[in-house]
Amino acid sequence: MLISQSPYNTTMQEFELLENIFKQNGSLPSNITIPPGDDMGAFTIGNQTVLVTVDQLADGIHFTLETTSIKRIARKAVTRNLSDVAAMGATPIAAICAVSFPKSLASHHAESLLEHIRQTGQTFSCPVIGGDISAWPGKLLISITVFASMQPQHGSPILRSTAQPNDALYVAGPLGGSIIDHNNTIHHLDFTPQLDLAQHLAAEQGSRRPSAMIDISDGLLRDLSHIAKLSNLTAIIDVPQIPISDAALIAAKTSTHPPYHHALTDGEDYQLLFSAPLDAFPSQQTSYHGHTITRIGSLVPRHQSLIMLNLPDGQTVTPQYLGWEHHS
Ligand SMILES: Nc1ncnc2c1ncn2[C@@H]1O[C@H](COP(=O)(O)OP(=O)(O)OP(=O)(O)O)[C@@H](O)[C@H]1O
Ligand SMILES: Cc1ncc(C[n+]2csc(CCOP(=O)(O)O)c2C)c(N)n1
Ligand SMILES: [Mg+2]
Repeated sequence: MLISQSPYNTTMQEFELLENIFKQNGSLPSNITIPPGDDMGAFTIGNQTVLVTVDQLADGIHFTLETTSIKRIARKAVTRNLSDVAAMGATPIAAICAVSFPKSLASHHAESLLEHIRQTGQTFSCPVIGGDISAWPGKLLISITVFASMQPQHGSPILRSTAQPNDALYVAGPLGGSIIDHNNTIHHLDFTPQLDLAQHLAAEQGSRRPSAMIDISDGLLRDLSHIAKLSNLTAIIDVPQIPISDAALIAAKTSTHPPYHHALTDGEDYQLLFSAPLDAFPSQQTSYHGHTITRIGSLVPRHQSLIMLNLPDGQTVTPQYLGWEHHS
């Protein structure tokens, strides 16, 4: 349930490790314009800004090699990086791809993986320009780095730290059940990164330009907590307004959780979550360049909790379990 403890509270957690890294942000050189903590880092060369992100894809964590086609694995390795590019309102430039193949993997599978990575990059105008290949005793591990930039008409990168008090919160697609196979689609493998939507939003000149944005990889609540914390605000979510995917309804049938729990915490939705003034999208749902933007809550000046949930039964609670967290 939402108010139960995370199962991962006995070992060093991902976010404790990252906090130590973020403490050093203040000592970075002045050409680093986005330090660790956002969906992409950035630096300047002359008057150009270059954004960079890297993501790993590991057998057993992000996919199961035994049950997943090589094509799907290759696609996800690229698209999950492109979701981080979308989160900044940026445009991809090129990718670098490093793969550690299990020694036991047949060479035609290795060849096919590299070819599908190349093709996916091409599909999203993000050509693979280099990489590294090794064979090792471990499981399949893919690491892709993507470079991006802001189109001049899209302004500066959209950060996690710049949401404003009294902004509304919006999400751009249904959430939950990303691991469920529904109508031959498994969302965490087959999603389309929301690059086009992000670029429309970044191009807005008025209140519709997001004040902050993130892509939902670790769960709505976990990723929202980054915006709230970095913007020094408290987020209030109206749970009955959360758009729940069909896959989340299916997931809830075999779990002990209600569908909204899946929508709030499952992760790998790769939908954009952003803040903007209330009048940016004044209806509960707004059709926008082929996407449905749903208003799910608001941000208020910071009080004790980072996130408050208005539950369907009228209770207001502070969630304890926010979503996915790697632990060592
Ligand atoms: N080893 C590291 N050194 C420096 N910064 C790191 C390291 N590992 C992660 N980070 C940074 O910490 C932040 C982690 O935030 P978060 O996990 O939300 O990132 P993300 O890449 O958007 O998410 P995901 O990994 O789920 O795709 C990012 O800014 C990331 O670049
Ligand atoms: C085999 C298998 N087990 C579990 C999951 C679910 N899952 C894996 S990583 C992650 C969060 C994002 O990862 P990261 O923080 O590394 O970006 C989630 C929700 C999956 N897709 N496949
Ligand atoms: Mg991200």
